[in-house]
Amino acid sequence: MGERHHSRRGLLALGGAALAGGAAAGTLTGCRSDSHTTAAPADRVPFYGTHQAGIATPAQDRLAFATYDITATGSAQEKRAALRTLLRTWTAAAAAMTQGRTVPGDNTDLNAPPADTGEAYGLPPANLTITFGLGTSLFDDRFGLADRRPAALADLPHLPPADLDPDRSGGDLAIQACADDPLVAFHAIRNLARIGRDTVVMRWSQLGFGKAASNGADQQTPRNLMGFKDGTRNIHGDDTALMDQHVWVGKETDQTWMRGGSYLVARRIQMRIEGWDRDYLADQQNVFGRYKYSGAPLTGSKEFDTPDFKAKGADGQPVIPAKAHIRLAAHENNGGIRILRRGYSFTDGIVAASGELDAGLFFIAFQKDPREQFVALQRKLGMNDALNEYIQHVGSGLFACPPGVTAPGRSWAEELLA
Ligand SMILES: C=CC1=C(C)c2cc3[nH]c(cc4nc(cc5[nH]c(cc1n2)c(C)c5CCC(=O)O)C(CCC(=O)O)=C4C)c(C)c3C=C
Ligand SMILES: [Fe+2]
Repeated sequence: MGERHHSRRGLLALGGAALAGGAAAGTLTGCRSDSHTTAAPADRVPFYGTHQAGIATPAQDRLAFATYDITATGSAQEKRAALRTLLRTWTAAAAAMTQGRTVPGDNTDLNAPPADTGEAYGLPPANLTITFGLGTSLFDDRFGLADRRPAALADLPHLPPADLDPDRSGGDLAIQACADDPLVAFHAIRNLARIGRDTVVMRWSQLGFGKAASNGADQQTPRNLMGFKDGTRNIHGDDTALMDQHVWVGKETDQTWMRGGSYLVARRIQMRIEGWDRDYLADQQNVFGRYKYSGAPLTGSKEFDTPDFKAKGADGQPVIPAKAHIRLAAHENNGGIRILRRGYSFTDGIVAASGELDAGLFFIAFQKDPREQFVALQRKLGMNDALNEYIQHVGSGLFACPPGVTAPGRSWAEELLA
């Protein structure tokens, strides 16, 4: 990792002299070591580990998600070398940013651009996590990686009712940056694009606010834009048994470089919010199979009561309707299929064609095999879910997130590109 980078707070403390180029490197180094005096600060998520952060770690409030296409030219070998160099640089920069440091390579040369774009100077790490993934398109002929493609990284099939926008779908690489400060999250995807400007271009991006699923027992269940608690029966990141069973890729993989990793499915799901807001309460509750205010299943009274899918009402009909979202999605009714949901609400102005709000759920799910998990679930939801009347999938991505980086000097997807 580069020697010359320092804490964002430290940089601010240096004042104009340092920024004007008057400060000696020694002063900068002092700031950097200051930022390491505390062992495990509350606002910092460790970068190094067997799994990438941003999957099992507690969901933060904000998301900046981006995908990138590789523009490098030359032979497959040259392009692979360019990708290797990019990932080395990206990994070092991500490690620094997640710990509240500036992008490595600070410079005080008035005739060159600063290494870090600067909008996060003075801000704390805000629990930033940067999670990296490789798209299906990376395994075409361009890089000579076709035979390293895991079977689980199969292109997602058409899953009605979807109307996918190619400008909001796919990408060779993906970055999920989550933080408790929107500027810190955005700063990450922007600076990675900037660092990689000779090798990649950003393909599309999505900002998210308000996590739309809790993934930990200590988190209060958040609400999605339809006003319902979301994540009540999600996998908890600290439940190692469930994580190993459903989320982390294990020995079963045909590609050892993915062991300890996970597959990220992203779906930009637009909500027909105006129509939803006109729907009456009983119908809204029947769509999900849960009470709106308490979050309890329609067969219970408290949020965490286990839904009783067999219960029938006085009219002989199931209390949780046949087309209710939770009946169709629950693992009890799907041969045990589970996923880790880690999505965010989004809003991006108005849909020009309808004049309605362009808002919804940027659905993100992690799993060990999307063919058997997301695809199987979505096929079923797509056919019968009462929620379909109010939603439309408009963007999509599938990314293989390799295992974590275990030590400084190592990089993302090192085994794949070795
Ligand atoms: C293919 C997987 C899923 C998609 C796509 C999806 C979209 C979606 N979900 C909500 C809101 C809620 N989902 C809830 C539960 C739930 N959803 C899925 C899967 C997908 N959802 C699962 C596996 C589950 C858990 C089911 C269970 O075990 O009971 C809930 C209920 C609360 C909870 O447990 O999280 C809500 C609310 C929206 C709004 C949406 C698309 C816009
Ligand atoms: Fe759901």
